[in-house]
Amino acid sequence: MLEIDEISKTIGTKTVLDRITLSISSGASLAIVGESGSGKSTLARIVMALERPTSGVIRFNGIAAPHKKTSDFKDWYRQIQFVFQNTTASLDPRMTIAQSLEEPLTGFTGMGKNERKERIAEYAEKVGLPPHLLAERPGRLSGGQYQRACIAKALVVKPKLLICDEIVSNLDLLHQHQIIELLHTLKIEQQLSLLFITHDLSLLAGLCEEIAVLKEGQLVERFASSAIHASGHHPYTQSLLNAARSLGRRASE
Ligand SMILES: Nc1ncnc2c1ncn2[C@@H]1O[C@H](COP(=O)(O)OP(=O)(O)OP(=O)(O)O)[C@@H](O)[C@H]1O
Repeated sequence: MLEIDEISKTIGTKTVLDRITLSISSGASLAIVGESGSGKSTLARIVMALERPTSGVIRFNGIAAPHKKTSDFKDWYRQIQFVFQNTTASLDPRMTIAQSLEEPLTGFTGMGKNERKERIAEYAEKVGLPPHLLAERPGRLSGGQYQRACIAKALVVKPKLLICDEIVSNLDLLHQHQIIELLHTLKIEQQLSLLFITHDLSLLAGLCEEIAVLKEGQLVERFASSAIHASGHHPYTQSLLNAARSLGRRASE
């Protein structure tokens, strides 16, 4: 479904991504893991067609990512949606949550007013956002509720692929767990594919079938998540696994 084909990105003299090749088949999910600065967000922006690669091609169901200025970027965004880290910049502070959720429906679909209203209520419920919050502005929401609203905004247009870039990094452990559980449920219910980006390997249990590890713009290794505890990983992957284990230990103490 998604092909990331030999993607490179150079910014100034720095090679931020170096010939990355990855793929996700329909209904499957891939995690991209790496330390800060390894190029994860740059790759996500390229997949979302928000940024052009220096070389290489992104294809979705065989169609190459559009240039942002062409009209077919609307089709791209109907199929590929994204949620970013909770920076409180994802939702317009002047709009109510309902208005924010309506925006992609107005922009990317030909749905009428009533149909849009129904779809908004349906997705607020799916993500566990109490209906009365739809009339509120984002400033009134807790961190967890804010991320639920962002997920609802991404999913109202029923995309096939959801890109999540560090979406639980700013949440406490309980809310991290709840959002991961929610993604897991939505993934099964909506037959949604996920591209889940994180620096924290401990978040991935059961969520993604495969894990790709990036280090300084290079793909270090890719493995089935069922092999996460196997021996023989690349030393960099092993150091990320050790960090995740010691974080897990501290959280359970
Ligand atoms: N617009 C830009 N100008 C200059 N350097 C950039 C730009 N965008 C990204 N970089 C550099 O590219 C590298 C990869 O950045 P990127 O944000 O993709 O990494 P990341 O793995 O997502 O990190 P983080 O987890 O901190 O977001 C970093 O060294 C960053 O400084």
